[in-house]
Amino acid sequence: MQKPIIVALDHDRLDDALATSDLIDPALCRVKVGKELFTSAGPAAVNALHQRGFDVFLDLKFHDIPNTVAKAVLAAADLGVWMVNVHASGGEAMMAHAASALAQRNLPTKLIAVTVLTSMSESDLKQVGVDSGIDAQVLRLATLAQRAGLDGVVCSARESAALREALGDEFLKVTPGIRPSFAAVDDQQRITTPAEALTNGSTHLVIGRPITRAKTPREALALIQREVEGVLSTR
Ligand SMILES: O=c1ccn([C@@H]2O[C@H](COP(=O)(O)O)[C@@H](O)[C@H]2O)c(=O)[nH]1
Repeated sequence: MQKPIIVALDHDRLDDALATSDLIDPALCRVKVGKELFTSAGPAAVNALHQRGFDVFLDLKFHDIPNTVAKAVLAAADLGVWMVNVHASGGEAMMAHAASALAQRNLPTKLIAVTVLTSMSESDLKQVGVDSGIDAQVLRLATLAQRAGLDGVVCSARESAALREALGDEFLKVTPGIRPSFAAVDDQQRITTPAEALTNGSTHLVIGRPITRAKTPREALALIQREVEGVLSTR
C-alpha cells in the first residue's frame, strides 16, 4: 500500500493551507480539502495543490437527491481530484447514480461514502434515531456503498477490521479520528493511533489537527510518518 497518510488542510485561508502543504512531500502524503478551505478559497485551492504535485481528496460529503449529487461529483471530478465523497445515508440510489455518472465518462476519480461520522458516539447515533449501534450501522452503510459501486467508505479505524472481513482488502477504508499519542482528542469520539489504524486494516489515515495545530507541524508529521513506516515495514 502506498501513501496511506492524507493530511487534512483545514484552514480558512489558502495562504495558510499552502504553508502547511509546503511541509509535506507529495511523494509521501496526500492532502484533503474540506468544507472550510473550499468554502473560502474554492477550486483555486485544489488547483494550487495540484500544481504542487499533490493528490487531492475533496471532502465535501455531498448529501442530496441523486441528480444533484451526481452532478456535483462530476464537477469535482472535472477539477481532477483524486477522491471525492458523499454521505452513504443519502441511500443506494443516490450513491449508484453518482458512481455510474463517473463510470459513463470514464473518470478515474475515486468515490467513497461517509458511514457514521467519527465525532459520533453510540448515544449521538441513538439521538438521530439509529438504535442498532455504531458497528451495525457502519457495516450496513458500507455494504450499501459497495453494492452501489463505490470504491470505499469513510469510517473510524475501530470499524476497519470488521469491514475488511466483510467487504475485502480492496474496498477502501479511509479513516479520520486518528490521534497519535501526543495529540489532543478534540471533538473526535472514535479514535485510534496511526499504528492501530493500519493494523486494523485502514487503507488511508486522515489526519488534521494533530499536524496543523502542533507547535511544530513538521515534527508532528515526521513522528506520524515514522509510526506508519514502522507498521508498513513489517508487512
Ligand atoms: O467521519 C468523519 C468524516 C470526516 N472527517 C474529517 O476528517 C478531518 C479530521 O480532522 P482532525 O483534525 O484530525 O480531527 C476533518 O477534516 C473532518 O472534517 C472526520 O473527522 N470524521
